[in-house]
Amino acid sequence: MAWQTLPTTVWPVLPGTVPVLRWFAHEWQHAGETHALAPPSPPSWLDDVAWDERGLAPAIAQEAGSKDVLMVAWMNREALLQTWARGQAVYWSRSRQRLWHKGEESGHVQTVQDIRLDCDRDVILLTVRQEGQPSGPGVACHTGRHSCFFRQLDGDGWATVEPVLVDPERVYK
Ligand SMILES: N=c1c2ncn([C@@H]3O[C@H](COP(=O)(O)OP(=O)(O)OP(=O)(O)O)[C@@H](O)[C@H]3O)c2ncn1[C@@H]1O[C@H](COP(=O)(O)O)[C@@H](O)[C@H]1O
Ligand SMILES: [Mg+2]
Ligand SMILES: [Zn+2]
Repeated sequence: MAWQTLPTTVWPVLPGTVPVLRWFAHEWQHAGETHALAPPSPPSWLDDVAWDERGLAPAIAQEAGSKDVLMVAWMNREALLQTWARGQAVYWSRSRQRLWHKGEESGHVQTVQDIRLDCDRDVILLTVRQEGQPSGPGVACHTGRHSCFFRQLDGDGWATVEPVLVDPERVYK
């Protein structure tokens, strides 16, 4: 039945439905706000990590594809949660004592493809895509190199075996 053909006796009822709909919309919105304000409980898998006495665990960033080990940094619960939630590596900086979204200054972010925990649950392994150059290998290290592991023990000393790809002066203040 088209609305134009509704019996006239129904018409007085119709305006009443508007406040009801408004009330419903308000409650709906309010319910949404309430839900958003309630602190969500942290995922239980955070408790499965064997955090050290400082609440930290080392995190290795390994490049997808090449399998190169790019860097090792630290995570706390919040860093791991944010890494998982945003899909980009977030570490805990020990010297700055704050969360560190890798690439926040340089733009050299790490897109996370996989997160693993080792056998005794105290080391985190990230598989990442490393940003850093428009083309060619990514730049994980703040010296402008692909990897932080650019020193190789060579006889009686440490030889630098990886080139600087990006001038650190250009990407770091
Ligand atoms: N960018 C890096 C960076 N990239 C890789 N790494 C490695 O990650 C480790 C971080 O673990 P730490 O707990 O030692 O970190 P930290 O002591 O807070 O950092 P530093 O005091 O050593 O800079 C370092 O020891 C390095 O081997 C870096 N460590 C520090 N930085 C600094 O982080 C800042 C932001 O850099 P972007 O995230 O690239 O923008 C800059 O000031 C950088 O100098
Ligand atoms: Mg350091
Ligand atoms: Zn480095």
